[in-house]
Order: sequence, then structure tokens, then C-alpha cells
Amino acid sequence: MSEKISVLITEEEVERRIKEIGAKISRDYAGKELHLICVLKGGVFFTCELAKRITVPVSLDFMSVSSYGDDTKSSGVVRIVKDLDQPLEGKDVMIVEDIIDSGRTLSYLIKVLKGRNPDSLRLCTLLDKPDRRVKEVKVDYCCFEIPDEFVVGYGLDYAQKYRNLPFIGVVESR
Ligand SMILES: O=P(O)(O)OC[C@H]1O[C@H](OP(=O)(O)OP(=O)(O)O)[C@H](O)[C@@H]1O
Ligand code: HPA
Ligand SMILES: [Mg+2]
Repeated sequence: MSEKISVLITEEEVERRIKEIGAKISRDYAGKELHLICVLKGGVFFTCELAKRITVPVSLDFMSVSSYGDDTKSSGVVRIVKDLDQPLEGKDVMIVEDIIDSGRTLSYLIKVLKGRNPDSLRLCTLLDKPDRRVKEVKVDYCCFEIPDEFVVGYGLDYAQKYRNLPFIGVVESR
């Protein structure tokens, strides 16, 4: 069956909010450097846009953790598919994610990365779906809280499709 996608958050709203969050992060980290961890694949579009809006010196690393596969439900088992290239010791680190849903991915990732002794570790997410939380996660920066709908676009996929949509949409029929 083909999917119908309706717009939940427009491209303009997403861009405006990323600018705001980028400005807030720049103020909060004034005088410091920030090491961004992009969580692949979903976090890639948000990380690029956010990084451009941060005015303190930024370095980037990438990690791939997967729990959904091609399904719309988490398998509950989080797997590291690609690890970071660089150590975190002595760095101010920010994890950048597209969405916190059940919280399983991020609670796992935070535990793993804390064990690598960064100076600080915070979390920035484009979307937060608090109604679906199974594992508690402290979200430091969030662009939008959304209702319990399966969303796509801006990095988020449905069976690997729609990551490239420039807005956040809801999959209506699947
Ligand atoms: O809070 P949770 O219920 O754990 O869900 C959130 C995670 O699930 C998705 O990733 P996915 O595992 O689908 O991999 P992807 O980023 O490569 O699409 C999304 O990008 C988050 O990383
Ligand atoms: O709503 C969602 N959409 C796409 N991927 C996801 N991974 C967790 N929740 C979602
Ligand atoms: Mg996904």
C-alpha cells in the first residue's frame, strides 16, 4: 500500500525553531567548544542544520544505533552499528537525535557514552514523543513535542523512505 503523508510541522517552522535552539546552545556554551554526536541515520539532517546555527567551535562525530529496522515498532534491542571515531574524555559532548520515542535508544546511548568520561554530556532532539516513553531520558534541548503519531521527514524514515522530506509529516495509511 502507498502512504499518504500529511504535514505536521512545516519546513519554515522547523527552520525557525532550529535557529532558536542553535542560538540558545551558543549562549549556553559561550567560551567553550562543543563536540556533537550525530546519531545516524535519523539525526543527520538535524545535526547539519543545527551545527550551522551554533556559533561556538564545533567538532562532529557519528554513531549508528538501530532498534527499529524497517518496522514502525522498536524491537527493544539496541545495537551499535557504527561506533564513534574519537574519544570523549575531556570534551563537552552533545548527542543530537531526530526523535525520542520509547527512550530505549537514548537511555542506552547515554549510559554507554557517560562511561567514556566526557566533561559534560547533554542531549538535543528535534522531536520528543513523551506519550510513548518506556525508559526515562533527560532531554536538555528539544525543538518540538509531538503527539503519538508515526512521523517522517527531516531524517525520519518509514521503511527507509521519506528521510529527505524537508518538513515533518505523519504517515496516515500504512
Ligand atoms: O526512543 P526510541 O523508541 O528508541 O526511538 C528513537 C530512535 O529510533 C529511530 O532510529 P532507528 O533505530 O529507526 O534507526 P535510524 O535512525 O537509522 O532510522 C530514531 O532515529 C531514534 O534514534
Ligand atoms: O515516529 C517515528 N518515525 C520514524 N522513526 C521513528 N523511530 C521512532 N519513532 C519514530
Ligand atoms: Mg528510523
